[in-house]
Amino acid sequence: PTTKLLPRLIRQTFLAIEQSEGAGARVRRSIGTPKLRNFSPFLMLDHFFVSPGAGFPDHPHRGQETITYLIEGGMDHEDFAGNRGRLGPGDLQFMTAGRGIVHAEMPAQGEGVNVGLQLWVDLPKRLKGCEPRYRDLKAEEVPVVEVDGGKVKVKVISGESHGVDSVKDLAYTPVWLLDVEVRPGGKIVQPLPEGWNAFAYTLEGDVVFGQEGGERKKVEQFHNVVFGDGGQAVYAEVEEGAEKSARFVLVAGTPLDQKVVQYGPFVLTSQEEVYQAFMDYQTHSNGFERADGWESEIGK
Ligand SMILES: Nc1ccc(F)c(C(=O)c2c[nH]c3ncc(Cl)cc23)c1F
Ligand SMILES: [Fe+3]
Repeated sequence: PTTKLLPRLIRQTFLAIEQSEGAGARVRRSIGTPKLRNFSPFLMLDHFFVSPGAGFPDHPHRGQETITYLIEGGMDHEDFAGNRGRLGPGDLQFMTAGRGIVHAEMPAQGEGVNVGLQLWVDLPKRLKGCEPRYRDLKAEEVPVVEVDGGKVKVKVISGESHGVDSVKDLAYTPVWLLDVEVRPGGKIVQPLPEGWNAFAYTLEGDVVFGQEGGERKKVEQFHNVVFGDGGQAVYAEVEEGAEKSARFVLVAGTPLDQKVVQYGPFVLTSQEEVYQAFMDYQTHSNGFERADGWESEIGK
């Protein structure tokens, strides 16, 4: 039984504070701030809130993968290769920037706020020059598993939970991504690959992390919970008397044994390569050729 699994202990928790990003967008950044920098393979986690008229107009990427998970509303994307798409609630886009992408990410028309998560994952050095590619995952493609008599629901976006496997490998860098909803009184013991770096980010409600009889901590909304690398499973529950359910994403990834040298959306392993990325972007070369004269429709 999973209760025999050693718990992954909490290394640190902190509140993600709202800040400006892009054009009038607001993000709660919980990875990629001074509080949590080298947490390989994770480079950035933004919980974004984009009102109509705001967004992320034309900008480049090189050397990383971005995983965008739409929670509320809708976001359009359009890149310099003519790829376009729309993410609705529960949809995901896995974008491998590789050698270079220039795109815009803007709210789909509508009047409400558009909410989601964007996670940046580092690419292994040998893949940083790869051709860009997209993997879309529609909400209805994400398997859901119920645990603890239905008090817990896990959307298995990537990885495996209670015997349910995600549908396909979506990123080059192995990453598990679970969206967990827990009703009051619900408990879950979620094994994670040993030795992988892992964190949880609380979207709604209060979650108690930790095994009964061991170290436990109640974490409120908009907090990042960073787990240590010992242990085999994350223990989480919502108190019986809690007024409302809680929701958090649980993420784990293989640490990459390589340097991270980052300048905004250019993520490489040496200063020279970052300068090169900047020059390539300015001169439309080495993967940025199609940026020459390109402007998005949606980012205007
Ligand atoms: N300034 C700057 C520089 C480079 C970027 F890539 C971006 C950017 O596009 C985003 C940063 N957080 C995000 N959360 C969600 C979405 Cl959909 C996009 C972003 C940006 F804003
Ligand atoms: Fe982007």
